[in-house]
Amino acid sequence: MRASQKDFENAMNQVKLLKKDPGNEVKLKLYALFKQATEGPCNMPKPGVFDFVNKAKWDAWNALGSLPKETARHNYVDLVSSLSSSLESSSQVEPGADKKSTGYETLMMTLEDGITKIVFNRPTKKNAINTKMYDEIMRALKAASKDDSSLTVLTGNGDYYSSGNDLTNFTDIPPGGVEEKAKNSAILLREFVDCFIDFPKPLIAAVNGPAVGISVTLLGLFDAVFASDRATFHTPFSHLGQTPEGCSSYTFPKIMGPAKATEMLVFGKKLTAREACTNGLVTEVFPDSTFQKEVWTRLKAFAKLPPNAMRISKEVMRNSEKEKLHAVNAEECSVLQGRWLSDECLNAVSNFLSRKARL
Ligand SMILES: CCCCC/C=C/CC(=O)SCCNC(=O)CCNC(=O)[C@H](O)C(C)(C)COP(=O)(O)OP(=O)(O)OC[C@H]1O[C@@H](n2cnc3c(N)ncnc32)[C@H](O)[C@@H]1OP(=O)(O)O
Repeated sequence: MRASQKDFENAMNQVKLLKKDPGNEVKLKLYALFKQATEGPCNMPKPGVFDFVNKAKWDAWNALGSLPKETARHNYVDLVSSLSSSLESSSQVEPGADKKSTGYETLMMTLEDGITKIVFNRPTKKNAINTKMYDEIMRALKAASKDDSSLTVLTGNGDYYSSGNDLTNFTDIPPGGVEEKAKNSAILLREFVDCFIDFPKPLIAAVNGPAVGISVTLLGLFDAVFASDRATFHTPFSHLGQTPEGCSSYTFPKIMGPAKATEMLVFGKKLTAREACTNGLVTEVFPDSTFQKEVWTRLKAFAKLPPNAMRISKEVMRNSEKEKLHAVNAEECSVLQGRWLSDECLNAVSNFLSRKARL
């Protein structure tokens, strides 16, 4: 499936919020893709040669020929998404932002009102985490740990929070073959999860939509998790021939008890936001229609609390667990390194890639 109608509507809203003019060439491209996506191929009469503006628009639209509406919609969403990161869309930003970071391909990052916000920004891929995104999240967290903010928030752009590990990560095989790939992936995963274990400030997830795989397991390392009632929480590890990561083999039984943790991590039970809240994984659930407003009101109030007191309180709570969490992370990565070479895992990934299986 290509970009959904919701992705398209989000993209239309984002365009209105672009703070910098993307230039005529890009605007024409956006116009043409929009018309093609909503009306199909251009069948309007060609404007006269002196009607420069309308002729340029007509030319751009007409140049798309018989491009299917769906493809145009998808390309429109992709184009807006790339503009949002390079031209700093304000759609994810509350008024009065005092600092925005560019230089991320897969994320948007802003600092305002004492809050650093890191937004997963691959909406057409349901915010699946590719290798670039793992690297960028680590870089963003390191920057956030040192900036002026008192808390850090992770959220997703579009209809998903994140669909977890990008399964195409498994297709980029180095010269050393699949064994080397599995080894490198285990090293990357360990370093990635370590960043969450060691993050020094309050870390909050605003789960705006469905969450899958590693985007769910990591929540056990967050200090608060706010969820839209549209969000779901799914860890289909056995279905994928894989095993838990993100320290969830330790945090989930602790948070929700071993029976519920087994339902999720071993049998792949998908939880609604309310079930996740009842089981202690989610702090509070909000109606989707008021999610952003209510969550940001709450976060802004938290950000006014004395930052050092919050940081030290987190440190006191986390310190007694840190050594254990690092050991669990190392063990989970080592087990996964083996699983990634198993037929169970390779078949599951190849089924996804050949579109035989979606969750
Ligand atoms: C360094 C390595 C570390 C490894 C750490 C391990 C982590 C474990 C995990 O995270 S396990 C979880 C892995 N995730 C999944 O199995 C989810 C796979 N995705 C799906 O099943 C579906 O895409 C969906 C249910 C999330 C959404 O379904 P829907 O029908 O609404 O949308 P599409 O399937 O059409 O998706 C739109 C496009 O996005 C691509 N995509 C979505 N998720 C992923 C993904 N996880 N990996 C790769 N690509 C993904 C999908 O292929 C579509 O792309 P296209 O438009 O180009 O076809």
